[in-house]
Amino acid sequence: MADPVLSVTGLTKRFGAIEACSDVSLDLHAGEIHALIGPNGAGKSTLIAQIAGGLRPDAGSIRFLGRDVTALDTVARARLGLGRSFQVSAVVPDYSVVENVMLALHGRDRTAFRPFGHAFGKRALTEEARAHAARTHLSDRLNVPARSLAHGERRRLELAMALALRPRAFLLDEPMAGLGQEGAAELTALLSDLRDEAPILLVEHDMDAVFALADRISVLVYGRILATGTPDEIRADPQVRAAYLGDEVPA
Ligand SMILES: Nc1ncnc2c1ncn2[C@@H]1O[C@H](COP(=O)(O)OP(=O)(O)OP(=O)(O)O)[C@@H](O)[C@H]1O
Repeated sequence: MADPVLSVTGLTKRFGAIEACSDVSLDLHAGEIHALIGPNGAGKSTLIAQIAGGLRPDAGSIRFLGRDVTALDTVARARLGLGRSFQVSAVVPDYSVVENVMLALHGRDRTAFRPFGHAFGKRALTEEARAHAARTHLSDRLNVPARSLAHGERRRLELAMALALRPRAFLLDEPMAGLGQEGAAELTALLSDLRDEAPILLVEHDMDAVFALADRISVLVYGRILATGTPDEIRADPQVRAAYLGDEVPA
């Protein structure tokens, strides 16, 4: 099998007496969605924050595209293509959909964006922004200010902005949160298509979405990986059922 795009080895993080992340190892391969599930307080956010670079591990290492990135900060990791979406602060409410995506493109290539000049550069950038918006089914909302978007549309705008950075892997922390059934179904279909563009490490509480999307699932309990396997293997694992899933698993 080809080398993983992302691999985490022996990651450990303590907060005082709490070991929120204990010797965690997992990997993410090209073309896959690897879901990370577990009860509240299991350490999922702590793990994602260490992978994204916002939180420094006490022990362990993180490799991305064959390179040890453990010592790099969030910005340096994002530049290498580690894309984190659904950070609410990134969207400017008064900017339209297309302007917000252009803003993300600007972040990727600061020299390319000239808001009030350089018509040619701006046109190219607008075209690219439109393409990312189309990818997330927002073509009919291009000129709508972000503040007027429905919840699910805003989530898709955040995804378009993450796509603008040309990620080589996505870290998604609870993308379904707050979405109704219809919004969650639409986002599920979209994420399913995106895995071929960049593999996805997905933290999600919505078990319908997890079991519909994941190629592999890792279960985190008290900061430790209890099991990693295909949805069928996880569904059938008696330890997982006892510790977490119980009757929550979709048939
Ligand atoms: N900055 C912090 N300072 C102290 N303790 C923390 C900090 N961040 C997390 N913790 C603790 O670490 C443990 C893991 O928390 P974390 O938020 O990573 O879990 P989680 O699986 O993401 O939970 P949830 O599903 O509720 O988001 C918890 O016991 C939490 O209280």
